[in-house]
Amino acid sequence: MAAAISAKSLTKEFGRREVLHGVDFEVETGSVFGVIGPNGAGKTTTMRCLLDIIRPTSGTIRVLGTDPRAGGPELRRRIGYLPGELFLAGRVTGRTLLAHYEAISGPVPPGRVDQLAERLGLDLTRHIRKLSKGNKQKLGLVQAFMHQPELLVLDEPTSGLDPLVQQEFHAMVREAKHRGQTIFLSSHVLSEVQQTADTVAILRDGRIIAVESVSALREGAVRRVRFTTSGIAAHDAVARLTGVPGVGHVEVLESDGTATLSATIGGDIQPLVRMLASLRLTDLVLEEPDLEEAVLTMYAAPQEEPR
Ligand SMILES: Nc1ncnc2c1ncn2[C@@H]1O[C@H](COP(=O)(O)OP(=O)(O)OP(=O)(O)O)[C@@H](O)[C@H]1O
Repeated sequence: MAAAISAKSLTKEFGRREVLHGVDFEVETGSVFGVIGPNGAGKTTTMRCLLDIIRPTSGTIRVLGTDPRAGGPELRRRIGYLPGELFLAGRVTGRTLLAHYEAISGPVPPGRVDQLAERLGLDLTRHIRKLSKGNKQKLGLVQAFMHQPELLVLDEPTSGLDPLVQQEFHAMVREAKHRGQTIFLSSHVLSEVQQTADTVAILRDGRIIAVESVSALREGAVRRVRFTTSGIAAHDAVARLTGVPGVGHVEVLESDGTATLSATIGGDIQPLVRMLASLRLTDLVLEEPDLEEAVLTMYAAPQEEPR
C-alpha cells in the first residue's frame, strides 16, 4: 500500500536560515505516526509544508499520493488539520464556526459534531472569543475529526487539555486508526506519543535523528524513580538499588530515620519493581520517561551523522 505521507530531502529556509535540513520520512497508511522533538525542532514547519501552508525550499512531498502544491481544495478535504496555534477570533459560536468549516472540509455525518463535542466536554453554544485555551483546542479537534478525513495532521493535539480529556482524545485516535484513517501528530512529550503512536520520529534541530517503533523506544526510555523506605539503613538500600539491572545515578536524598533514594532506570522496570516490593515503602514516585534523557541516551550519536 502506498504511504499516506512521504517526505524526501525536505529543506526549508526562512530568509537565510535553514530550519529543516533534509528531512526524510514515510507514514504508512492506517498508522499513527508521532513526531517528537524539543521546541523549535521543526515539527510545525514540517506539518505546514505537508499542508502547503508554506512551501519547502527543496525536497519532495507526497500526501495521500498527491503533491500538496497541486492537490488544492480536493486534497485539503481529505485531511483534518489541527494547527499548533489556533486563531479563533470572532463573535460566532463554536457551532457556527464548525458549520463554516464543514462547507470547506466536506460533509460531516449527522450528529457527529455533537457526539465529538460531548465526548470532549465542549459547549458549542458559547462564543468562541469567550472560550478558554483548552476549550479552543477542543473546538480545533472537533474541526479536524468531524469529517472523518483519510489523514489527520495534529500539531500538539493535547496542549491545554486536562488529563481526562487527553484520555478521550487518545480514544479518538485509536478509533480513527481502527477505521483506517492515518494520523500524523506532534508532541514534545514522549509519554503522550507512546500512548497513541505505532511509530515515532525524533526531530532535533531540523533533522530526523531516529525513526523507531514505540515498543523499541519505550524499552530504551530512562525514567527517574524516587522512594522512601523505613526499617533499612540507607547504605543497604543503596546496595540493593545499585544491584538492579538498568539502574544508574543512585543518590541518597535523606537518611534520617527513613531513607529517601533516587535513581534512573532504563529499560525493563520489572527487576526494580521486584526489589521495591521487598522494602517497606512509605513513598514511591516513578516518573514519566524524560524525552531528552531518553533521546540522548538512545541516540547519543553526534548530530553531524543523522540517520
Ligand atoms: N515564519 C517563520 N519565520 C522565521 N523563522 C521561523 C518561522 N517559522 C518557524 N521558524 C523557525 O523555525 C524553527 C522551527 O520552528 P517550528 O515551529 O517548526 O518548531 P517546532 O518543533 O514546531 O517547535 P514548538 O514545539 O516550539 O512548536 C524555529 O527556530 C523557528 O523560530
